[in-house]
Amino acid sequence: MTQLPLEFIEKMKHLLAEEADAFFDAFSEARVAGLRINPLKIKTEQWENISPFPLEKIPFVANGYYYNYTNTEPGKHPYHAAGVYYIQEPSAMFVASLLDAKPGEKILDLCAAPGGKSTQIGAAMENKGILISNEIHPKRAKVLSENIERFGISNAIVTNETPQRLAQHFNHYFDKILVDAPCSGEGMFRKDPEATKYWNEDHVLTCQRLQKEVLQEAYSMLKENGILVYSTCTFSPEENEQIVEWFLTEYPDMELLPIEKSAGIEDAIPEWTKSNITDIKKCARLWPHKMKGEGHFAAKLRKRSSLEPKKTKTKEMIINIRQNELKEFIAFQQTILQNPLFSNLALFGNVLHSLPDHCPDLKGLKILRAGLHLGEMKKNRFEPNHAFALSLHLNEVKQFLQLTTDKQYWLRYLKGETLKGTEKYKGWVLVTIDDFPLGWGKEVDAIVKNFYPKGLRILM
Ligand SMILES: C[S@@+](CC[C@H](N)C(=O)[O-])C[C@H]1O[C@@H](n2cnc3c(N)ncnc32)[C@H](O)[C@@H]1O
Repeated sequence: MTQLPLEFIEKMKHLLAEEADAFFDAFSEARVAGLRINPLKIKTEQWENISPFPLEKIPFVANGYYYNYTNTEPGKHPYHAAGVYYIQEPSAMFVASLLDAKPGEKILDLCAAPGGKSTQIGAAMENKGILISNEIHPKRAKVLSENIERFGISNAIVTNETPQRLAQHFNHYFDKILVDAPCSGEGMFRKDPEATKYWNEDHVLTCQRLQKEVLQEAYSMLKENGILVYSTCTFSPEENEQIVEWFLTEYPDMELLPIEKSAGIEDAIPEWTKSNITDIKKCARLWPHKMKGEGHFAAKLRKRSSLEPKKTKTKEMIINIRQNELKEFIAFQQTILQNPLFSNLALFGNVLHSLPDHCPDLKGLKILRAGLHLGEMKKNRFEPNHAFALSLHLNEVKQFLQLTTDKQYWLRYLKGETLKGTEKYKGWVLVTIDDFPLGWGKEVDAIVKNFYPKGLRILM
């Protein structure tokens, strides 16, 4: 059982009163594990027919399944490398679904790494519209960018910025914003007992200050009538009900929207606000002793429109590219793809991207990924990027090498080894696992050279 900090135990006993025993009992039960399938690559019916693991549907989120982590390791299956699913704690899936992301919207995920919620939002957007996925810490931003790539998302811009700098760039710009705030992480104590070591009451208050700062910036980036979802994975009222209370007081044009609750998800608690705000009930509390998931909190808010509507000052990116600069890419497309697929092509140095429609001007921002990274223009040839492979579907491609899960041969590819060629094609081939793209290979003399990125390869 997780050893909980004494101060935390006392605090929760006081807050939960007669419910406290059930709450603490949940810490001696096993954590729950989940995976969420990627609708850009597979539909639920097909997944339920081919899933390599026994699964149980998560009742409160489309595409989500519980799996048994004691006897299955979905993270090691090649479908994971192919972006067929994302391993994510079930309660966390509930939060992103509240945003109800739609194709064509402009959405910001402000605290996005490692990318659980961004991949969920991106998939729901069906690669249409603009998703800015931001992470303040450079190393975490890199992991976020890799997860966006693995999921085959082509309309995301991954930034590594502070909320303050982002807000200078995107004034009143977004239709929807997710603030999955840095928090004291009490809801993760069962899943990650290490987290208990960093906990103390001062840390809770430090997080509260940080959450206010982040929300202030989010507010300025949200359009009128825009939706903001705020969430944490902690229990403390200071970071949940009281943050929403502060936000509503500070910004009277923000209003709470009701969150539909089922499967043991509960209302938030008005008594835990300073002025007993009944409306707080609209927010959601996910308690590990009441539902099958870890601890979370979520609030959904809308910015009302004003008499003088505010307009964004964010400009669109101007793309200048000459057809003759694309010669090698066009030749590559003709050889490999059934039909040309990409628009809004942009060259940054020798790196070719396909940007989302109406891409905002990104000048001055730290960008890790801008739309779909197609590849590099080298001397007299085009070299496709891994992201390009993962964005494709088998029926869009002319040259491929199909690997299957029934033979362990696929492991050679993920280890970076050469493969036996198709003897049908010359040059670039899309390597797939049971029809899902895994990456690129290059066939020469019946041998396929491996282009699976070095940093992703399995070492033993
Ligand atoms: C709860 S995690 C986000 C999890 C992510 N949304 C997901 O679903 O995978 C909070 C993130 O906020 C970031 N963060 C820390 N300090 C921050 C700050 N001052 N402003 C914005 N984000 C911050 C952390 O690095 C962390 O990645």
